Amino acid sequence: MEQAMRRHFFHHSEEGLDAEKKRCHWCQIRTFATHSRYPITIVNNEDDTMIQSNFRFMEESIRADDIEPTRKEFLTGCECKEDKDCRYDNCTCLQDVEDESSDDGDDDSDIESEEDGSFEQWYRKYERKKKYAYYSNGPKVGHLRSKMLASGNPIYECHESCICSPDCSNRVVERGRQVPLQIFRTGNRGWGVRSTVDIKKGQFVDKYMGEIITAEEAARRRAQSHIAQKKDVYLFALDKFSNPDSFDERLRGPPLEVDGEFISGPTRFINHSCDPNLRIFARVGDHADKHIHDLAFFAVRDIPRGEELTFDYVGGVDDSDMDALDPEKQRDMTRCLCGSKKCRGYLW
Ligand SMILES: C[S@@+](CC[C@H](N)C(=O)[O-])C[C@H]1O[C@@H](n2cnc3c(N)ncnc32)[C@H](O)[C@@H]1O
Repeated sequence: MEQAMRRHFFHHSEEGLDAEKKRCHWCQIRTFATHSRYPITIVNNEDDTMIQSNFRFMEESIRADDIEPTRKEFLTGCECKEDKDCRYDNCTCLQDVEDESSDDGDDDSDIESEEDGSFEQWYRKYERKKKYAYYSNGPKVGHLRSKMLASGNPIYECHESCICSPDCSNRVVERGRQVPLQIFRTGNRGWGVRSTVDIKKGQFVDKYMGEIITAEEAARRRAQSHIAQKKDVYLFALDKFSNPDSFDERLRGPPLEVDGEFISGPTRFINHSCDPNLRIFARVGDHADKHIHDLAFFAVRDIPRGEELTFDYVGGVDDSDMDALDPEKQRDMTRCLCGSKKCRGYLW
């Protein structure tokens, strides 16, 4: 690690090392648009292990060649002329929000403060339901509402086809990661991830990135995988909107999957905890792209800088909880080393 780091810092400004620089993880993360403000760093104070050389850091997911982009004529955005209108149910980006009452009494008093004039005030307060996922005022602005955090419901954001401005407050994930992350060597679970700044409950951390592939390709990769741990640990199905009755044929079939094993961002190194501090949400921009929704990590509680970031790989209880009670099955199961008081004992 030391040697590779030296090579990067002392030689990678030289000409003619293109092939070597392409494989260098520090060179890869240096190309991120966010590098100067929210850098990714890699540290290993445990041993000499390096991140595997066939891994490549990417800032965004990439689509496999056989996944067609959505045709332009199907893309639609909202027509809210004023950004503040993108919080209410007349913003078409919010038309599919599941919970009608996301105006949940949390301290978010923009209705009162936005406008004077009695009719306008009455209209805002009683006729329009606030539907979007984030707080819009006060110290929690841009953080996911507590009700949303608990629900796990998908997040619908404004996006590039919308008329609202890039400053619209319904564009949190779209704006990208705004915390510096550090990939560090843990004592017993390989690499892990932490932030070098405090993170607040409800704050967006980053997306899970990887290669977006078809279900058939994912099945082929599972079958061919030789890694000791499950290949599934790197594969996320984009199935939040899968529905056999959907009018969109892309949502009727088996979902696309994201493979982050060899191409991904820093979140691919986040370990599991049975008492996690992050939760993963489906985030949709254009409604025509539901089949290719983002996977966005948000903090479920305040996280002090330096605390390892974790999420629950199996989303709480699953079949392995029952298997863990069976000594026969325990032999084939992977022990969980999260160390939390709520540890269920096994990963799967
Ligand atoms: C997505 S990777 C996370 C990054 C990984 N630690 C690394 O070094 O690349 C998942 C793998 O990390 C390890 N891991 C993650 N959480 C763990 C936990 N709570 N207990 C034991 N191993 C864990 C397991 O080997 C698992 O297959």
